[in-house]
Amino acid sequence: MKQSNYLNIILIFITLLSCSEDNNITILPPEPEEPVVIIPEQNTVGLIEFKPKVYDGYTLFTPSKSKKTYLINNCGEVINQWVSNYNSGKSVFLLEDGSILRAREILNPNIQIGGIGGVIERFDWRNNLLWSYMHTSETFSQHHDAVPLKNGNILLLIAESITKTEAIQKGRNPDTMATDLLYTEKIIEIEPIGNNNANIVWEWNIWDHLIQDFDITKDNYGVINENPQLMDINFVGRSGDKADWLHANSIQYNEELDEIIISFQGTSEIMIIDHSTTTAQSTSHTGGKKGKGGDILYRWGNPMAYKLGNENDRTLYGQHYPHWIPNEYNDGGKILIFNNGLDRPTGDFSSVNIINPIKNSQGQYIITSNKPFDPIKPEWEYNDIGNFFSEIISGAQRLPNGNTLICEGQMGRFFEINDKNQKIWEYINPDSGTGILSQGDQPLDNAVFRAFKYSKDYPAFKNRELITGNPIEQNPSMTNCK
Ligand SMILES: O=[N+]([O-])c1ccc(OS(=O)(=O)O)cc1
Repeated sequence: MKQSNYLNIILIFITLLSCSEDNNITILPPEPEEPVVIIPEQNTVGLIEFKPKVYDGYTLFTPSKSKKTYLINNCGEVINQWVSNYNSGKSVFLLEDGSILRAREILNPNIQIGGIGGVIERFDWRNNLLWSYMHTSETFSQHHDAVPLKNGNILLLIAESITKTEAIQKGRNPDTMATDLLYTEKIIEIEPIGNNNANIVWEWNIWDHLIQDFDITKDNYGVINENPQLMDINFVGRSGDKADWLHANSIQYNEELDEIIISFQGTSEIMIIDHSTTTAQSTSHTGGKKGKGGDILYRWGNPMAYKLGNENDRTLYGQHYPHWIPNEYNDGGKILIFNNGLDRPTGDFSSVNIINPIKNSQGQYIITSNKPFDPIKPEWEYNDIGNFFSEIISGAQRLPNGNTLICEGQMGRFFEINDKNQKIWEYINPDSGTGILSQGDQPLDNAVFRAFKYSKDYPAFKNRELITGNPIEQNPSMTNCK
């Protein structure tokens, strides 16, 4: 051993001795080991993996081809379930009083889009139907999301048909219209009334915020890359000439900012708008706390949509569920996005991304002239190329302990990763289009739009006797999971 190594050892020894004399060393007790959960390797559905440090909570989901909604614990055992007479219309939320707000599917021959809903139902904890509201007609339908607000109101995502004449009047190129219809995307806020009614108390429509450089004779003719606050009606994205041009697939609300974030699959963009406007202001370009009426405050994912940048500047590929991470969590205040990877030029894989939009001291989103909205790239990404891909649906959620729950929707697979991006929990939905699968069956047709984990201290569980039921699948295998 070299002399310098001896010196180092002596130095460390002296430091240790002096520390212990000063009583500066705190010897922490070893963290209690979590029991190892043994799961049969041949499991094909239900609980697949459970390692230490999984976030302790209950996961809510409503399978796409099912009338049921489940709340399960980390062992895959049912804590509660609700049964509707109808298949899922995609979103479901557990409210603080223990009721669920669930969209249900009602097929509408006039509005044909994936993710159709049409009716919102609220069931109490014991599955009594408290309220049901139909929002579908020959010209519109609710779809995908129905988001509960703290004041009891609900935000609904609506597709509404626009005639070819109206679309041409807004400068749409008629050559990119395969049918006589185009759908606009609206958000309405409703105040539930009685057990089957509601007042519409606020409304926003992207139709009021369009621009085009195709037809100079129309009012909204303009320079697209100088007006990123407006949507180019001729940016057809992946829809080509289909009526479902924008295909919005989620809305989420931030109460502190009073802003809504929308995901458009058709154009691979997420957009933020102001919710503090009146409905009249939301149709205009002024008013509201941000002073911009219903214009787009921020957009990200595909700057080609506003003629800035090229395919290399694109970051989103048919994404879902952009939402603000709660302030008190790791990465709080930033935006988490499930980036499906639909049409990704570098191959078929999904990722989960975090971005942190740049704002000035007044809280306005900043854009440098002639540049797309920042950031250029996400600041965080999880992917698992070759093992993780869902073209459609899906979502991800940051959890209070820094873990992330990911729903790979088409596979009906939920998994949790820790802050080192290691998978520590995995579950596969056994409730499929062909019925409840048995342990050992190959999972098929078991898609889930979104999964959401609630903390055990969530008010819905307070003073409630929670009875742990069986796993969902038939012939469940034995595990030591508790
Ligand atoms: O086939 N579906 O059930 C389906 C298709 C598309 C879709 O839209 S998406 O944007 O949520 O993927 C939702 C559901």
